[in-house]
Amino acid sequence: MKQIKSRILAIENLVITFTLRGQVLTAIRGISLDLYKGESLAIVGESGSGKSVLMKSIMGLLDKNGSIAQGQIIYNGMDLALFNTEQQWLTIRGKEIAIVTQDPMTSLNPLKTIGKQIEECVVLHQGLKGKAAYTETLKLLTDVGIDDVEKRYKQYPHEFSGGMRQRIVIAIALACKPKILICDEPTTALDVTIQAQILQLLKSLQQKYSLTIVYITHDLGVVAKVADRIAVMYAGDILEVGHTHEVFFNGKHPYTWALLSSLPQLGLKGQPLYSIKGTPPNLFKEIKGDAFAPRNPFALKIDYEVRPPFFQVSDTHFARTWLLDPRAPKVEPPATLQAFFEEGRQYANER
Ligand SMILES: Nc1ncnc2c1ncn2[C@@H]1O[C@H](COP(=O)(O)OP(=O)(O)OP(=O)(O)O)[C@@H](O)[C@H]1O
Repeated sequence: MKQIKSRILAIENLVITFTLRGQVLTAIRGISLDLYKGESLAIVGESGSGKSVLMKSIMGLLDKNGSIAQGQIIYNGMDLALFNTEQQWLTIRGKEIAIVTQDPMTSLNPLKTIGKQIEECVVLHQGLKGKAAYTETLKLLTDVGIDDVEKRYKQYPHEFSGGMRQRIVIAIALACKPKILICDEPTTALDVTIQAQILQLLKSLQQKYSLTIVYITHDLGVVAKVADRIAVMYAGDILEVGHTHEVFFNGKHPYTWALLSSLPQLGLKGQPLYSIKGTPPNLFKEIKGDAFAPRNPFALKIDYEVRPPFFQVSDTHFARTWLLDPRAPKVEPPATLQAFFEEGRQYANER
């Protein structure tokens, strides 16, 4: 496992609200999260849990009706939460923190060759010109695994497959030499084989380009092989955070158990896939206690009343559930998960 180094970004008690037809929706409810230099962190959660809003807030891309109501986003000694001009954000966006989204077509200009699109970023962000910019563009294309680069340079986005287009978007992001790369569902639109190739590519580029990567996904299975740490999000809060093996094989929050149980890899043969019952809470209303309590078969009375603090499981593993309070009754994870956890522990011991 990689040694955890210094913090590159620190989110402190962040609250983000949106105003919609005179009503206020709280999308992020007091999140604190550190991002360490050189790591890959996956933020996992159901649709609507606030993953995208959280990432948009660190790039100054919140929708106009949204604002940071409270908290700090510390990067390079600055508090990004205080930024209020586009000029300020332009010093960060792309240059320091870049994003790769699910649909490469929305990030690419259909009317320009892909070579020109990458080269524009090389010129703008690396200050290279002419032959040097062209050579750098070809190098980026090679680095993202595209062959026959001189020919490919002159082609348009529609001449590439979905997976190849995603590689081009990654090349554009890298052309800006960012320190942090946010990958928002980068492989959701791709089939499984291509998905694995793109994740592998990101992993290799991470080393080569000294990147810190944040993966955003609703699918725990996708990030198991590439993330160093996992943060589990639910209804605008982080309920559990830890090293990937800690969350996978020693998860403590019942929501994490539910996410793990719904992984197809864990499905028992001949049985329907587990799905989490109920719906997430209404974010227009104040949430008392643990937001997951109404859907949590293991919820205690206090879960409905008081927001649980982060209980420490190890130096690197924390979970917001009253089940970890020393006074709580002992609750075991679901039986299917216990076997999975045991397998994981054995595997970790053998390594
Ligand atoms: N501009 C907006 N106005 C009002 N509500 C918004 C706005 N943008 C996001 N939200 C709300 O904020 C909450 C979090 O949304 P977000 O897009 O971050 O979820 P997500 O976890 O990224 O989901 P998905 O995986 O579907 O993208 C949702 O309830 C969403 O409806």
